[in-house]
Amino acid sequence: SKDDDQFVYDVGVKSTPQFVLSKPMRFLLYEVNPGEGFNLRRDVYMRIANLVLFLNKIEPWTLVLPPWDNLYHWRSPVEQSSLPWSTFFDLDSLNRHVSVMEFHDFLEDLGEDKKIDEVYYLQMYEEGWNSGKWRERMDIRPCTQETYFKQDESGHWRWSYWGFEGVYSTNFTCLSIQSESTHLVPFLTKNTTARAEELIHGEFSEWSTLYWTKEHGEAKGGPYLAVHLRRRDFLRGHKDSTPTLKEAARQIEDILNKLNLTTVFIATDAPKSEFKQLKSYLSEYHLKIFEPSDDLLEKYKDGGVAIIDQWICAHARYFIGTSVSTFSFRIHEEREILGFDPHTTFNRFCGSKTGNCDQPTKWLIQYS
Ligand SMILES: C[C@@H]1O[C@H](OP(=O)(O)OP(=O)(O)OC[C@H]2O[C@@H](n3cnc4c(=O)[nH]c(N)nc43)[C@H](O)[C@@H]2O)[C@@H](O)[C@H](O)[C@@H]1O
Repeated sequence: SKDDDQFVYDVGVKSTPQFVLSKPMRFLLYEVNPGEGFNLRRDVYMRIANLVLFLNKIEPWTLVLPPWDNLYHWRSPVEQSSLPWSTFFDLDSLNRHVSVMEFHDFLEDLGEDKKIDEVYYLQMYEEGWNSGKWRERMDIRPCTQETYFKQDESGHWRWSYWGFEGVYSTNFTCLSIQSESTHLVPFLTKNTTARAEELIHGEFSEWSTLYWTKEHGEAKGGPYLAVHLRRRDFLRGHKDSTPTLKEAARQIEDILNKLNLTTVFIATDAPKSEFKQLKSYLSEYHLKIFEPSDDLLEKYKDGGVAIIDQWICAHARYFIGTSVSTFSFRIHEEREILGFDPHTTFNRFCGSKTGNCDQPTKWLIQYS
């Protein structure tokens, strides 16, 4: 609402019930490639949230959160469409970093006319890096791929919008981009309209500022080894770095013996038959998995069950993840925040091929 020269906003989040600004609020909405999983999306969120943090140094922006809608990896029969972020995350906490709001609240504020002013579809340059060298650039270009946005007879650009009907835009543009997200700040603040709600599609590089008080080595963890064993599409996409079940069992046994432990918690997306096979290779040890009851699954959905798996891994004495899996990366992050010795955290399975098995980069918190 407008009050003389000031704009008063109520974003509907408890910790910041209302704030007063001298400029109108702008809104940034984004989406990620449809096949991407939960943790990859959490990574993208962090990048976009940091972009919004930078935008707020110039003018007030709120980040509109894209609903979670039947993700490719969610296989349970429970209903998991158009889920708000509050299903999995504490919005008050998110709101402490940058101002955020759920998409359905944003639509409610828009009223009857569910018009998003501008949509930018981020794409790679058709010609690649050009000269093989990385340089920051962005240009409006013809779309290079199928975008799923369709223009109707009245010129409105429509897309599924996670199952929310009637949303449209009058401007749709493809933007070739090779850039860090900070470089979108001048574009978004100068080249787009004064009161715009943008949709950005894509991924950006990441940076963040963190402040913590815990020290490394404080956390010891429960008397079990935890592993994240990513299977399914990784068996095709990351063949060389994903071990066979037999090889994974060998590596698990090796660490259990080194640590003098007998219990291992397995977080995995493997089908039951593969877990049974793994169990048969490790019959002398206690293998544990988290199996939700029907009620728990209904309540927390596949996303929440995955978070429980991650949380159990985060509290183990020692952790081994899967190479390049963002699911494993989030466990690294949790353990680092909890204060584990990095040697117990930044480990991954080696593939079946002998040779190169670099361990994950240690992304350590810098204590001040
Ligand atoms: C190859 C790429 O891999 C990327 O996956 P990656 O980084 O591992 O990690 P995520 O982005 O989380 O996607 C993997 C999804 O698979 C399920 N999943 C994987 N491991 C486990 C587990 O241990 N426990 C439970 N409960 N669920 C698991 C879960 O739904 C998770 O969000 C994808 O985001 C990309 O779309 C693409 O598929």
